[in-house]
Amino acid sequence: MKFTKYHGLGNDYIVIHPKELQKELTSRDIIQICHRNYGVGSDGILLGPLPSSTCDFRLRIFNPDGGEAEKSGNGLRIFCRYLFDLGLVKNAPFSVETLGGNVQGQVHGSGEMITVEMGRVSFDSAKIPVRGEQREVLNETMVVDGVELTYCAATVGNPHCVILRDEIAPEDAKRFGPFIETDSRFPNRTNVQFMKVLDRANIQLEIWERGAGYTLASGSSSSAAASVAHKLGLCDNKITVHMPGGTLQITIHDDFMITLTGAVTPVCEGIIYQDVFTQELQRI
Ligand SMILES: N[C@@H](CCC[C@H](N)C(=O)O)C(=O)O
Repeated sequence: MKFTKYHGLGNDYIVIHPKELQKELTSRDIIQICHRNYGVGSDGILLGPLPSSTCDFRLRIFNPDGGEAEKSGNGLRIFCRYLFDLGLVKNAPFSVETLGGNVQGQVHGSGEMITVEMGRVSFDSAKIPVRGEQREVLNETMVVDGVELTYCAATVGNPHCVILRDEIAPEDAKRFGPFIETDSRFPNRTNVQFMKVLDRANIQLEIWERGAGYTLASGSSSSAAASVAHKLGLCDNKITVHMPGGTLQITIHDDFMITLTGAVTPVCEGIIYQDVFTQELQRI
């Protein structure tokens, strides 16, 4: 099976063209391909371009745990670059259908920078979803591993839980992320961001991704966290998001419509051998 690999700020994805598949990818196949020792290794798989009745293209996004994600900011930016590299799009905007809604992508210049109109961020508990009475989930508290944390929740098609702190480190995401991801408040589980507000135009994030674990960057996380910072009145509407893997530019428009811009880098292409799928299932 042929694949192409890209990364967006160290958030790496394997792109598989549907024509490469003789049968549906199973969760087991996805776990094996994404495994960093027993497979190719990646933060997820992008399956497309698939036919769409509402958009120019359709994309399916899979997490390394074998689950399917509704949306991915870096995944979408990488998919835009993949379409550009295949010659299927040029510099004009085009539309992509995802499980988390339709988005618009645009490739700039010769492909180094990609913009995605991510759709609208909502803080509504019913949409995210977060259990309990319907409300905007802002500045609530939870006790995790013995520590009280203040959080806001948001959706940009996929669920996010943003924790505001004066100082953040990778250890915060790695220690608290697994507990928050699977907390019973979040029936669909959640992505988790630890956010430090640097000034009115800059935030810093450490990220624990649902179904993937600690990652160096995330586009939907950046969209959600920047929206929380703006909603709380801590930042203006143009925000640079600093992550261990690099920076993304977020613009928050009226009604919390989000534009996301950043770099994508092609890594390699190759062939996945059948042996990857027939070996014992790797869960470590
Ligand atoms: N890396 C992504 C997010 C991928 C999906 C996420 N793990 C989920 O399950 O929602 C991004 O850049 O947004």
